[in-house]
Amino acid sequence: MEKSFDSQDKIKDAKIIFVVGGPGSGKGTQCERIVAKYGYTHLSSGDLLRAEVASGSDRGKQLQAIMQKGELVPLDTVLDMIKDAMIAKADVSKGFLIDGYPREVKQGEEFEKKIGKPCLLLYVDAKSETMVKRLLKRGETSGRSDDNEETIKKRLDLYYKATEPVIAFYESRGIVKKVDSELPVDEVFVQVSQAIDSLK
Ligand SMILES: Nc1ccn([C@@H]2O[C@H](COP(=O)(O)OP(=O)(O)OP(=O)(O)O)[C@@H](O)[C@H]2O)c(=O)n1
Ligand SMILES: Nc1nc2c(ncn2[C@@H]2O[C@H](COP(=O)(O)OP(=O)(O)O)[C@@H](O)[C@H]2O)c(=O)[nH]1
Ligand SMILES: [Mg+2]
Repeated sequence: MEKSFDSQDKIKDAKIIFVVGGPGSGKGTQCERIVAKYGYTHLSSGDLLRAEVASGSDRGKQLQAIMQKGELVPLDTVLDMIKDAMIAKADVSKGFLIDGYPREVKQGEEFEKKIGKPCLLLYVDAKSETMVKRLLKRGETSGRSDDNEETIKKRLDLYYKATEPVIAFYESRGIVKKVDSELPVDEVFVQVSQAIDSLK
């Protein structure tokens, strides 16, 4: 008990950035650039889940079935994974990029209760046709079982239904910065850099 309080303490004051956008909008691509320029720690909730699937564990098998359908895995599962990953990096991290989370308002609320408040929500915006095109292209090489036409459609629907309200929720708090991910990667990153530089 004592120990878990200690480790939680380590991330209490961490700089936290939520990176939110539709599937294939370019979140991972921009996060890679941010890591290179600012040295933040990138935690993709999807990557953490895929690592669990790759481990072949029973839990991984359950996750795989959910992700294959484009549905959301139980909130606590993802949140615990993110929290453990943050604690593991707390001593060396200048800040955390939480990519692909929160997927719904409730996930944001739980994150704040258990971990802390974000100082910025980076909203990576692209048109749905653009996202579909990018995901189909990525699917040619990604090996991701959810990068297929049917699952992409479900992921997009769920994004508009569950995740867009997350953006509105944080708009009201004044911490949303939207970047236009229709532009070439370098130009998107100029906007991303401005958003990060404006943090104190
Ligand atoms: N917080 C999260 C993150 C991911 N997932 C599950 O993991 C899948 C893949 O997530 P992710 O890698 O974040 O996918 P996308 O946002 O669609 O795009 P990406 O690489 O493509 O970021 C989701 O469809 C969902 O089933 C989830 O349930 N909850
Ligand atoms: N043209 C263009 N392609 C991009 C851009 N950002 C990402 N992509 C491509 O779109 C696909 C999805 O990007 P990714 O970063 O994985 O998106 P995520 O699903 O939001 O994490 C990848 O194949 C990228 O190479 C961009 O700004 N412009
Ligand atoms: Mg990604």
